[in-house]
Amino acid sequence: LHEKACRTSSERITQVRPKLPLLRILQTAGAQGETFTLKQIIHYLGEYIVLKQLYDKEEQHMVYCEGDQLGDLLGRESFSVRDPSPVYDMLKRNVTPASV
Ligand SMILES: C[C@@H](c1ccc(Cl)cc1)n1cnc(-c2ccccc2)c1-c1c(C(=O)NCCN2CCN(C3CCCCC3)CC2)[nH]c2cc(Cl)ccc12
Repeated sequence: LHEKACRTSSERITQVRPKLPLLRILQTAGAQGETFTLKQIIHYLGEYIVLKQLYDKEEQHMVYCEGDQLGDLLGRESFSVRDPSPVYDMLKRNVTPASV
């Protein structure tokens, strides 16, 4: 997912810098570099969940992350992809704005 879209000076894609524990998770899912758009972070977290098989095969909207770095970051042992709030709360705590 290479989103180095070219922009005029006025438009900027907002990039953020994940803190180290989140960056490690993104790198496990194949992320390169240190700043990302939120869309990229969400993409890599989805890949990470699939890669580590954290979703329930029967109920595929359920993610069981106890004992995983993702669970430590979220402070939860499970969550449903239908309620994104715990994930976005975690992202707010684990990224810093990156002036591009
Ligand atoms: C709407 C979106 C979403 C996006 C953000 C949030 Cl906070 C919740 C929900 N979404 C809907 N289902 C999923 C999902 C479900 C199970 C396993 C992996 C992802 C996702 C998530 C994506 C994603 O980028 N999704 C697009 C393609 N996904 C479809 C689901 N596909 C899987 C479905 C289960 C079987 C394996 C493939 C993977 C590709 N990124 C996420 C990151 C996290 Cl921390 C949590 C969930 C997701």
